[in-house]
Amino acid sequence: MSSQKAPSIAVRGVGKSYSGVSVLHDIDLDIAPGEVHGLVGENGAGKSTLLKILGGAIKADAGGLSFDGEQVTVGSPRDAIKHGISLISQEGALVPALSVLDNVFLARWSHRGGLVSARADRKRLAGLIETTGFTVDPDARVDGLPIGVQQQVEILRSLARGARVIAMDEPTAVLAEHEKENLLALIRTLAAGGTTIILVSHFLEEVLSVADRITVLRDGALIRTLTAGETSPRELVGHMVGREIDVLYPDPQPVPDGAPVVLAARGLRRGLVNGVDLEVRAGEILGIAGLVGSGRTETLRLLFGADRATDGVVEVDGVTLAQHSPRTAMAAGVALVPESRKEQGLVMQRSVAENVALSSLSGRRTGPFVKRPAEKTAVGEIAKSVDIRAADPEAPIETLSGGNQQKALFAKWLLRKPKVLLIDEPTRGVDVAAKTQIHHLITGLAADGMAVVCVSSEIEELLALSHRVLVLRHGEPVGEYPRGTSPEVVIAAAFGSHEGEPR
Ligand SMILES: Nc1ncnc2c1ncn2[C@@H]1O[C@H](COP(=O)(O)OP(=O)(O)OP(=O)(O)O)[C@@H](O)[C@H]1O
Repeated sequence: MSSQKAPSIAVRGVGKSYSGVSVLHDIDLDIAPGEVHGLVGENGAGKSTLLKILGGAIKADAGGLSFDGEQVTVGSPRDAIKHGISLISQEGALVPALSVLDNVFLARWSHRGGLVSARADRKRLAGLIETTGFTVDPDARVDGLPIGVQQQVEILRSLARGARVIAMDEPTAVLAEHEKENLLALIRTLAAGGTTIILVSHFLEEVLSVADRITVLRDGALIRTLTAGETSPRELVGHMVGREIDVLYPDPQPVPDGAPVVLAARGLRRGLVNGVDLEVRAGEILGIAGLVGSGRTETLRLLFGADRATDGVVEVDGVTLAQHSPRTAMAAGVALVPESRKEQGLVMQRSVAENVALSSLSGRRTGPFVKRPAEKTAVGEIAKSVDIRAADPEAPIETLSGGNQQKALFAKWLLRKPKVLLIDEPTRGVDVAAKTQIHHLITGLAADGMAVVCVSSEIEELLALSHRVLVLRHGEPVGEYPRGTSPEVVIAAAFGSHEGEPR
């Protein structure tokens, strides 16, 4: 699909520091034309930094790049485009108020004009949409599109620019199961057509299935490059953390007999959500599964009062939450860890400590956030329990790696010691080792008596973590499954093709 053949890439001695702290050092890496090259490592290992250097989003302090043996300077995204490199970052790089069509051909406006080219662009986009199999409306405004579709727009833009090297930073983290498969198939097609793909992902099975070779980074250093067919998740994890670790999920403790119902919802309705009933007891973890658009996040928002239900009630300890809003929910001991760390959870310009402390303080308080020593200790303990790794704890949270931002979001709500914890996608963007830590944390909180409701697109994770999994389809509960149910049964229920009898 690319107009020119991809170059062979040689990265030599690349390094990067922030305020004197080295986050990437002396990276030597060769990538062959048309190769799918996986990049794995723990949160903060330097994967995004390396991709951003390749994509011209940041400048390396040391070393250089050559393409087909010739040194190239990629000092800006413009340089990268010129050399046929396209970066699809975690942050996204679309203009929200513009249409899909305008975003895809953004950089071309200065070179072309008039109706003829507009028509040609439209035709070209239709062709690309057909080849990729995406379902995107060219005239839709980008800010109204789900994040997975926005990513498709970025891929379309890369292809429209004739990218020969596409670097993708955790592209499947925002996708549902079948969308992931489609994207992996597209990656294979692109590579077969000669495009080089560099893929960062925490899903090791996925990287193993699609990549030719995989490079492991640890603490800013390149540890190994392995052939995908000759390695395993276990070996990769060993290199990632520098030791053999057990990445098995912990089992939740059984819910004690007679444990009281802490959270109940009866007949919840609003928009997509159409009659959700649920009960969660003290010490119990209820998973909510469903496809994108099944009403999972919306149900959590109704439970929290972020949206007010048009019908139905939410009860905590048997008492109906009147005037249900986040304020009344929090007063009753309910906390929500939202899906989007940027839009709903974190103040990006503030430090980890300030962000973690923020939730425990009244909204009216101004000035420095972390004052009381007891609070400082609590913040420190929680940040440690979820293993937030920041080079400088006082630095703004936007300078943390994506996975560490996710952990900070989680920590923020734990300081409130809620009675009911609602969690949306708790391990998105989190590395395998940190994922088990978060699982231990959640099962530990439940063992201490918290009632937990957890939404996750990863069915296996949900089945491992929860006592029961409630499946939603088109906003309605369609079944409830105990631990030990096979993921296929739950997926079939989510799709509406029942294979197993729900309990
Ligand atoms: N602008 C910045 N200022 C200071 N430090 C930064 C900045 N950007 C990144 N870092 C630090 O560089 C290190 C590497 O971050 P990077 O985002 O490359 O990690 P990653 O491997 O992609 O992690 P993740 O899996 O969590 O996305 C981290 O310690 C991060 O805090």
